[in-house]
Amino acid sequence: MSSLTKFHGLENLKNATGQELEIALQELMGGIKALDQEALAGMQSRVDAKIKPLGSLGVLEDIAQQLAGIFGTTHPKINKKAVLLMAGDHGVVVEGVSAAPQEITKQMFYSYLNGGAGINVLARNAGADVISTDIGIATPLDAPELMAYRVKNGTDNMAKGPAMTRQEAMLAILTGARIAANAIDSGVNLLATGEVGIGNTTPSAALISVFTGHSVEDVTGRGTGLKDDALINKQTVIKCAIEINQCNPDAPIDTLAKIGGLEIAALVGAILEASYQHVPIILDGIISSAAAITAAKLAPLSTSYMIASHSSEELGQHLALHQLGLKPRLDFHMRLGEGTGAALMFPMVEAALKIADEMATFEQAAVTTGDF
Ligand SMILES: O=C(O)c1ccc[n+]([C@@H]2O[C@H](COP(=O)([O-])O)[C@@H](O)[C@H]2O)c1
Ligand SMILES: Cc1cc2nc[nH]c2cc1C
Repeated sequence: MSSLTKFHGLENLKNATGQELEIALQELMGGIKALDQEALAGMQSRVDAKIKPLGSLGVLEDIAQQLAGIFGTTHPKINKKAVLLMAGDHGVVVEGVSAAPQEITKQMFYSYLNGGAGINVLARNAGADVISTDIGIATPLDAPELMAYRVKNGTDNMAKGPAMTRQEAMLAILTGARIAANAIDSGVNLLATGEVGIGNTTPSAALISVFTGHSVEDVTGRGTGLKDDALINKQTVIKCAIEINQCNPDAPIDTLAKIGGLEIAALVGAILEASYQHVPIILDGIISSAAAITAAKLAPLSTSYMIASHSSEELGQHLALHQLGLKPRLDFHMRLGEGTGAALMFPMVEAALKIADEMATFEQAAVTTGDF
């Protein structure tokens, strides 16, 4: 478990030197372990004994096994659920890559705090909290305490140079990890990723293109709703950013710094911390998937802690999930972000454990067993 005073060896993230951040990040990445195979197999035996043909509950059975492997017990329990919603702005919006104006990031952030946004409704529906963090909104918020975790006032324009320095990217990763650790300290043991950030499908597509090797055209979508000409411009901007920054897929922190985003980096950290602390984390749309693919580059074992949710309208998300060995589980044609698709998955994960806990066995129900 993390302690609130010392976090991966650091007393205070904001005052840490670059070298201290590097060491803390190494500790986080290196501390992620493989799943408990014995617990996983034990869960499969439990589920196999239920009154149904073998494997007939499909993905629910996979999720039950995964949770057993993550928690290291054949009887995992979900105590508390939360969506970690990271907010950040993007300098690249000056290139006309989004249909929406930048100020919406801040306006939506207040909506999350007030409880009236899509994610608030869907999280409430699932009995989950929404933990909203300003990791890099461009302009000041009403109260300084709301900006306590802000790393920078939005990224720089990645089409003209690096979006962030390596130090800023590491600070954003570790801040996201800290937020996940705080949630876990408060009893949360099922997390979901969420975000808001006008322009953030652009760095997400850029990261997915570099890390998967798929073309920019294949991974770039319309985001908030770009028309045809603007979509072509967005693709040109992404190609230019990848080229000007000389991105190397084998240098994931540098790549994230150059063509990523603050909220994406914070989600990378949240995924790594969840994995480090043996907590499952549900992924949302293309932005979460870009964070997940970056986390997997940094710590391949973190993929075992991820649960895919919906299939975003942004095709890049499918390609990123495919590279992670994951499949979208819900086909709802959603593209809102915020963690809305991930929140829909909370009840599915809970249902998987209810099967293990509440369904009768062949023996209990006196149902004839056979080769099925
Ligand atoms: O989650 C997704 O797959 C998704 C797809 C399209 C748009 N979004 C949301 O819309 C914003 C980014 O869109 P854009 O066009 O500004 O890059 C950002 O706030 C995201 O939360 C999210
Ligand atoms: C209104 C609006 C809400 C959002 N939520 C996440 N991204 C968003 C983008 C827009 C434009």
